[in-house]
Amino acid sequence: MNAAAVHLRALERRFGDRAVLDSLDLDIRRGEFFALLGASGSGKTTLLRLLAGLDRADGGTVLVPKVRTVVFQEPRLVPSKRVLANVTVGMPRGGATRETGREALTEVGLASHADAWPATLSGGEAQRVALARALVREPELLLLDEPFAALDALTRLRMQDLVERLCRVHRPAVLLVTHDVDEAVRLADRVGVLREGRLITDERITLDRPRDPADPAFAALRSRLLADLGVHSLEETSP
Ligand SMILES: Nc1ncnc2c1ncn2[C@@H]1O[C@H](COP(=O)(O)OP(=O)(O)OP(=O)(O)O)[C@@H](O)[C@H]1O
Repeated sequence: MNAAAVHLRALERRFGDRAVLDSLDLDIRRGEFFALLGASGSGKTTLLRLLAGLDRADGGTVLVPKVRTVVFQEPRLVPSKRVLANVTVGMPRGGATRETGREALTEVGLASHADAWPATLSGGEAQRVALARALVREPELLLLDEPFAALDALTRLRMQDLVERLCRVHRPAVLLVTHDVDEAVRLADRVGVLREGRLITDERITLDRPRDPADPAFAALRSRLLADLGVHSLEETSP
């Protein structure tokens, strides 16, 4: 495979008369973290579903790696399986798989919860199990569909740090769908804004890590992205 993990050309997805994705082009390189912003209904989840293989395009080229996993907004654990079995669900049974599953749980800080039932976990813990389940397969493409949106503010920040750290270890290509501009700027190597079926912004983020929302360069990028989303800050709109 060449350096692109995701290669989309002239991608089309229509629902009825409406082209939700309209001649969309996008490449995501191996190991690159791409955050996708866009107003509600702009087609972010539609694009993610196409990359996951959960939906079909109406036209264009879609090239994605075979090993790709998804973390959704809700953890989607199997209630009748213990935590470790949830992490390794669908993988060949045996000691080696259990061992890799335990390693993944250690990475997300939940080694001691291997034998717990999903119902006993907090929302943040359950989402960390979902992350372990996604990473244990060593995906070339990790698809994140607003994975932090249902978490409280503190848990969300911790989870963002965890995802940032683990992505640097595992180096999948990442597509993060989010509404949260600060989250996109904190985490991503590149950020795009989807509007009317196309990427109206596609920008590399060159800020040093860890990124500080109080940094003027962070704030400037935030303002530009908000403007692309149709939101103007008070400073810019006041007379
Ligand atoms: N299966 C479907 N049938 C008909 N219309 C659909 C279908 N899936 C999505 N749509 C429409 O496509 C548009 C884009 O939806 P999508 O869920 O991709 O948006 P989104 O950017 O992820 O929105 P949000 O941020 O609110 O989750 C919406 O207008 C939605 O109603």
